[in-house]
Amino acid sequence: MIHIAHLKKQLPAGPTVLDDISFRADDGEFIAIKGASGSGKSMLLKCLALQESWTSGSYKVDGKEVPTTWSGRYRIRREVALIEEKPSLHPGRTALKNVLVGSAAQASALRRLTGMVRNDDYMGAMDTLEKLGLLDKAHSKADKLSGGERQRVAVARALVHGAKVLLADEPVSGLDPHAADKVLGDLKRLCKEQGLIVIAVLHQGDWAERYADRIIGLSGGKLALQVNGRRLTEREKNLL
Ligand SMILES: Nc1ncnc2c1ncn2[C@@H]1O[C@H](COP(=O)(O)OP(=O)(O)OP(=O)(O)O)[C@@H](O)[C@H]1O
Repeated sequence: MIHIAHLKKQLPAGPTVLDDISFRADDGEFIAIKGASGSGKSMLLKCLALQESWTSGSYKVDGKEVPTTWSGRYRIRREVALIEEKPSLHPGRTALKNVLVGSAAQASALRRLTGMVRNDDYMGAMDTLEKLGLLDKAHSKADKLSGGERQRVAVARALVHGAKVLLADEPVSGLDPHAADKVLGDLKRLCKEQGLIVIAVLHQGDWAERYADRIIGLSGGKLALQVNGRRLTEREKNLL
């Protein structure tokens, strides 16, 4: 479970880009974030992923305030994974190797340098790729994968390295509707089967309405909307 209360982010230059944001996400919940360009969606995900600091407010994971120590934050960074719109995969490595070796935030320096893997890690990675329908792509180089497959490899990589919370920034932008359905369908299924928390920026189209348990709307860095996942009314859409 994650819980943020009165989160505020003020940039050094002065503007406040997140202002008094409070919400909680329970295990197994899929939350969509909507909001116009510049409303603070990406900044919110970066704060949750500890890639940006916040000026004030509280952020708790499983009931405990996020630690300020480096080692405590390292653990949270493994548990709370940010998957970017265009995930950075090593282009010359296979999908399997990308999953196994992990990203800079997830893998040890030795593993990143040597690419060393253990047999049980290999089995775990293949199992996760299978869950994401990517078994036949395990040995394909990352630069030969489609946008949707790359997204799913990034999800597999986060899960193999211990993520319990997946933060996805525009995971389906640029994907055709079929690929987008596959990515969001997989995220939703994993969320329910494994009790993961998924928080995805899904501003375009009706993806949020179709997949989310809850929709959070931002406007000008403030919480403008918080409703259960359903078709938004015209009045609600106008708040964003
Ligand atoms: N490093 C930064 N320096 C200055 N301003 C920033 C920085 N990062 C974000 N901002 C500003 O903070 C605000 C929120 O940015 P953010 O990227 O979170 O918006 P967003 O809702 O994700 O937009 P989009 O949908 O266009 O990606 C914007 O006004 C942006 O210009």
